[in-house]
Amino acid sequence: MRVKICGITKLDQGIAIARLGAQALGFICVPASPRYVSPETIRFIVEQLPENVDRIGVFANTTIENICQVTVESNLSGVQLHGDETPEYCDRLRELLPGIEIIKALRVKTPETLETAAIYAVRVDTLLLDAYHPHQLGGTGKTIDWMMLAEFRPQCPWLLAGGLTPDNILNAIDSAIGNNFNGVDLSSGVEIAPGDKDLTKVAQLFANLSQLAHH
Ligand SMILES: O=C(O)c1ccccc1N[C@@H]1O[C@H](COP(=O)(O)O)[C@@H](O)[C@H]1O
Repeated sequence: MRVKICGITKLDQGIAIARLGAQALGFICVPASPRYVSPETIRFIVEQLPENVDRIGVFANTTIENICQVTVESNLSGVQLHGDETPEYCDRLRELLPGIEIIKALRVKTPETLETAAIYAVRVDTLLLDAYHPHQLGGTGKTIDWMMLAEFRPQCPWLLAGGLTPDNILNAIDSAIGNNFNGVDLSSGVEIAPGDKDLTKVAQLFANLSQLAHH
């Protein structure tokens, strides 16, 4: 199971979370977010991470030029599109960033949102499902109604996000397991404050996930 921990802002926390078992770390490149980190800070952190850890920049409704520039400057291995990016936008990014993982986040408001997944699934590497919030794009701590996911079978790997915590992770995964379910993404559920990760909660998360292997 792929585990991505998002909203990393501090080097020591990034290294500790990678050691605890995260395969991917996320860096918020959305200036309005309290978890925003500059390309210089991201680069400083990623240069000191183990090479096998994915380094994902999270963007929302920005220009393709900005994403390309930050990807190079920060040495990212992937980009997460968390806004209203169109399928054509994803195609263009794919052309300009060969070899970089493209993750399209869908903020799930109703079951109809899940129908749009098919359009993106053939254009991006990974889909990510997050909860819809009327005023915030992400990091909201809101959960998706997991019952909606029973029939979700996209053509590409997908990650579950939105309000996941060490306490609800096993129930969430239970609802999500199906075709191409690839892992989970957590941010505010393992934090002391926005951008300040709680290593005790991250350790608890991995302890709880280890129970999956025993079933
Ligand atoms: O975390 C943010 O501040 C953020 C800002 C803008 C877009 C996305 C953001 N975070 C992403 O939101 C999801 C879910 O977060 P949570 O677990 O509910 O707190 C996650 O993928 C973050 O990458």
